[in-house]
Amino acid sequence: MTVFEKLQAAACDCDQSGHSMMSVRDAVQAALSLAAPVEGTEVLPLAAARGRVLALPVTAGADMPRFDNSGMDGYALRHEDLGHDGWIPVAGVSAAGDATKDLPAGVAMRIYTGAPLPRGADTVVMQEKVERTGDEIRLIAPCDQGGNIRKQGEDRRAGDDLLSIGATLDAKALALCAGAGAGQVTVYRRPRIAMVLTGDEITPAGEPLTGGAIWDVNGPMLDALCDEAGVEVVETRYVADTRADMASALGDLACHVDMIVTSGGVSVGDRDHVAGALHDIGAKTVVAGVAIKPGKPVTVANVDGALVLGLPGNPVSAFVTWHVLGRPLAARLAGKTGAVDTRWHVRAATALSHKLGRCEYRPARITGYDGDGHQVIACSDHMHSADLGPLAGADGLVLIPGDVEQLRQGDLLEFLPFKAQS
Ligand SMILES: Nc1nc2c(c(=O)[nH]1)N[C@H]1C(S)=C(S)[C@@H](COP(=O)(O)OP(=O)(O)OC[C@H]3O[C@@H](n4cnc5c(N)ncnc54)[C@H](O)[C@@H]3O)O[C@H]1N2
Ligand code: MOO
Repeated sequence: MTVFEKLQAAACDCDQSGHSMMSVRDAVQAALSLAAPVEGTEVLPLAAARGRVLALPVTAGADMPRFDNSGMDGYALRHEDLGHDGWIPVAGVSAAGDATKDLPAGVAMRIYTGAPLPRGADTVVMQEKVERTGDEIRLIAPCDQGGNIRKQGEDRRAGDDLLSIGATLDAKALALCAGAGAGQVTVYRRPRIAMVLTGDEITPAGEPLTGGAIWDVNGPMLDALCDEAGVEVVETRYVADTRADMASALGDLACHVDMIVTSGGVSVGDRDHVAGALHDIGAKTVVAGVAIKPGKPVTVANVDGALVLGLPGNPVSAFVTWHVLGRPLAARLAGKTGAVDTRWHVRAATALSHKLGRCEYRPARITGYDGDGHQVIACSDHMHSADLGPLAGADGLVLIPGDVEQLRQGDLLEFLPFKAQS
């Protein structure tokens, strides 16, 4: 059985719950409709630009390579001189960094990898293909005319587009910038995030716990997820479980940041104040309850130009909803144009059961490959969104549509990797 959505779609569209919850796909669309790249750019040297997003394209400043050069250590010569059967005198050296020299008629020039091809030469012979005695060489293996030369501009021409607006400056993008001579780049400023953690029971990890207190898991977890997504947490606030405190924190922070990420208090209990606080400060809420498991009460709103992403308090719910909604929002704010919800098909290592209703995103580990080259994934058969154990060793989330009750070993499923692909 194949249990997957079409991969071109952004997320699961099913909702078997019978409740008034939005489908995941509608929620992603509604959330993204609120987000645009931040205004404001800065010019950074390459060394400081890693992970940033281009706000201006990078074009080749010169031909790449800039001049004809040797691809090997060997001898530069005119191929026709090889026809004269026998020894060719060696005169001069072209080393990397030298200016282009002239090759006198009838001789070969010693040349090193990356060195300018002397004017007049049309071939480089690898040194392994010649015998050298004193200042003469003789060919001992066949050699093609034009061999071992990297032609000027064969990689890219001056003015060619190398990287577009929205490209993330990862190692390969930085290599292109450097190769093109772009010592500095214009990037979007990093989106500014405020973190709001609610729950009177929450205590920083490591501090002594009294009564029903628990350690704060979501703070460190969301800090790391924001960093991975290229957004900057500029402020973290622990807010008491009152509506007034939550409203005051949200209203205040909205003026300073691009997105507020809250943890906890989005559900329906008397101590859950995110929805009420958003109402009190006049926020426009576009997502309030999604047919997703875990993470059903996840909320998205905006107020005074700032996005608000209300994540559920259960850590795995917060983790999953960050990947489904938070990461695409962060990417949009950061100006990224690359895919942030890339998914592919994987096979279930074992049979899995699933409660009909919400579309489930379950942490899963890639264990290997099947005979067709599909990755095989393993995950727990049952999960609770408060249990952190299944996150250990997980590589991504496997997606079980809401209308599927039973999966067999070997069924094809969609897989959303934790590491965004570029
Ligand atoms: N009557 C109903 N109750 C609940 C429903 C529902 O539909 N009806 N939904 C459940 C679902 S699903 C979820 S998910 C949770 C989400 O609740 P909240 O977002 O309001 O979160 P809290 O109640 O504040 O906390 C839930 C749970 O998570 C723990 N928590 C909170 N913050 C942290 C943190 N920073 N680090 C570690 N753990 C944290 C908190 O102590 C609670 O145990 O609501 C269900 N209830
Ligand atoms: O959706 Mo909640 O996240 O089941 O615990």
